[in-house]
Amino acid sequence: MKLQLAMDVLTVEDALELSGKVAEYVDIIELGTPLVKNAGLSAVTAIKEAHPDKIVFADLKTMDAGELEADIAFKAGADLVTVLGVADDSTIAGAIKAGKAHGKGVVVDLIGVDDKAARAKEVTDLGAEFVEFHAGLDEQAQDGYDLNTLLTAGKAAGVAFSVAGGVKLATVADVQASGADVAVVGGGIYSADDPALAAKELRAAIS
Ligand SMILES: O=C([C@H](O)CO)[C@H](O)[C@H](O)COP(=O)(O)O
Repeated sequence: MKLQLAMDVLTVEDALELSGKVAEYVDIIELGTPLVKNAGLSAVTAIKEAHPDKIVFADLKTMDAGELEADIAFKAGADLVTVLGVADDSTIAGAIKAGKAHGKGVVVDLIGVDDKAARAKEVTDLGAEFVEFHAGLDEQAQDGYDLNTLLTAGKAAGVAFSVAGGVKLATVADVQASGADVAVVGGGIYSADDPALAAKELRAAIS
């Protein structure tokens, strides 16, 4: 299982500092949506230049203009971009078309999708690299949030998937046991007292 660092910081400087500490322990470096919105796609270029050996993931959460948004992110250096699963099929197909043109991939984020397993199959058939079973920061803050709901849905979907939703050291082994291809960790790394140690421990907990 791959480990993905989600950088929900706001500046290129902070992203470079964080990724510099953590990169050796992760496979994928994600620029979170707030970072892309705040700093722009030049942040993607800066991270790819700093970490050319890593998969750079731009969490665009595209909802429209799939081909155009994906194209500009791939040109900026992204290896993977996200499109929302609630978007129209044509938006997802457009992003995938751009991905094929650049030799890069599209991840479909299932945040807000009711029947995640069914949509996961549909977008995989469209050509998504993998789907993300995702509970966002706002959903995680609600009473009764349970990561296991995502893990159960991911396991049932029968497609390549990642899991994002407050994954941490205590739960990363459960993510792997669910059959996930990628565990996404944001706050579990960037909010730790020692992000490098947190990432190292997460890496050691999975295979
Ligand atoms: O995608 C995310 C969120 O929508 C804000 O951009 C997070 O990066 C993702 O949820 C992973 O972060 P944690 O939940 O803090 O692990």
